[in-house]
Amino acid sequence: MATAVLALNAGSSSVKFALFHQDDAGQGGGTARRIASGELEGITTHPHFRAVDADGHVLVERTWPAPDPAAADSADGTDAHHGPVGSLIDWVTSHLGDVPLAGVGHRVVHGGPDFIQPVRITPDIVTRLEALTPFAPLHQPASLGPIRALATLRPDLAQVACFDTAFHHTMPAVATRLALPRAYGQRGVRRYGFHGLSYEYIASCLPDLAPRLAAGRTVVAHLGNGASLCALHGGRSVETTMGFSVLDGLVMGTRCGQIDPGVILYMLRAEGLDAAGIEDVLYRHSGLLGVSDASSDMRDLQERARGDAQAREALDLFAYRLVQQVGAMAAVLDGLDGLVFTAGIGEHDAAVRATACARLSWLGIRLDESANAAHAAVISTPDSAVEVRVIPTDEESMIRRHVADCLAGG
Ligand SMILES: Nc1ncnc2c1ncn2[C@@H]1O[C@H](COP(=O)(O)OP(=O)(O)O)[C@@H](O)[C@H]1O
Ligand SMILES: CC(=O)OP(=O)(O)O
Ligand SMILES: [Mg+2]
Repeated sequence: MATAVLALNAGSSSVKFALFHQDDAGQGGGTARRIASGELEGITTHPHFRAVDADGHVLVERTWPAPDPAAADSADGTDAHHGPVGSLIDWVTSHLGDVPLAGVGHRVVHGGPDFIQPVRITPDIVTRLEALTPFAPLHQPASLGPIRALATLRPDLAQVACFDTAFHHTMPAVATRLALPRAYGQRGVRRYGFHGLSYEYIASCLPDLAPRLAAGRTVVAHLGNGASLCALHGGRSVETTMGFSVLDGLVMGTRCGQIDPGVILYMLRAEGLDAAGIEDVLYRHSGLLGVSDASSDMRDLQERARGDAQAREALDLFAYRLVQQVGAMAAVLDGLDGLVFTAGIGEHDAAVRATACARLSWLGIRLDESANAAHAAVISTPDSAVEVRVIPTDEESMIRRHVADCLAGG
């Protein structure tokens, strides 16, 4: 019997979603087709809901007035009955026709040391996920809001948490350690890695698309607003650039990436910033936005870079750190067979890919300029020692598969 699954991918101020119809779902997920997808944006400022069908035709578009900051639950959009999340569920329910909704899957950014695979959500699981909020102070509450709203609205509905950290549980112990006193590690202060649903999706595509990369040493560059790299060996994560938090590694839209912890001590001591102030600088005002002093958006910066030296400096730093850290991943892998670009920048920005590949030619990368400009699936030349690919990521499909597996008892 056909059933539907809703996948929710909550960010700090938006919820992306996809609605699937699936047949014969069981272990392995069966076959599925995406019937609608969209986004609920500006939840805390000016909520805007838009959904399109599989061909990109707009199915619904709606806006709400700015929420009242005094009303705690409506301010984060999770007021179950009246907020935007409630309206998203109403719309999904009305759009289902006769197909029953089998379950809802959520991207949950942090699974801590214990959640190494998707899990059916119960009140006890929600309590355990809440306890991980100090590890991901901006992302974890964003995932928990829709989970709580749905539990109130539709207590009958199966909900499954799918963790961004889980895919990295195959990293060797040495890659998870921080060189801090041992007691910190025992309290969960270690490297986890994120964007795992995206990497798991890409790894699942490789056996069909590129068997040599599936079996070999591949670096995947997930370059979106948040950005990270993952080193895959035989399709399993062995290293990644994000660590304890989503701040580490590459330069991001508004996050700093790798930083000397001495800077944080300086902010505390010399500038008198408190934890909230430092969090604001590192998560919301750094990265491309901080360096350019203009924009966190790659497209916007490419436009500005012609006449704006600060925008160029932000792009240069983004590329510099990208090249530096692909090199670090290749060192961990003892060489490189494949490089895959994905997410907003990775999939669409030929200039970023060209700059990175040119500076990585020492690894044997040869870029096919016209294939790159055309955003082709393979953008390296036939004689390139490293096969370079562009693969669109699909975290929502990965969530759908996990829901099907989980509900089938996997
Ligand atoms: N055609 C494009 N050229 C360059 N950058 C793009 C293009 N399309 C999207 N981007 C960039 O992708 C980034 C957002 O990536 P995305 O994966 O959508 O982010 P999120 O982390 O929110 O899912 C932005 O910096 C945006 O400018
Ligand atoms: C983990 C992370 O950084 O997520 P996003 O890219 O959605 O911000
Ligand atoms: Mg994303």
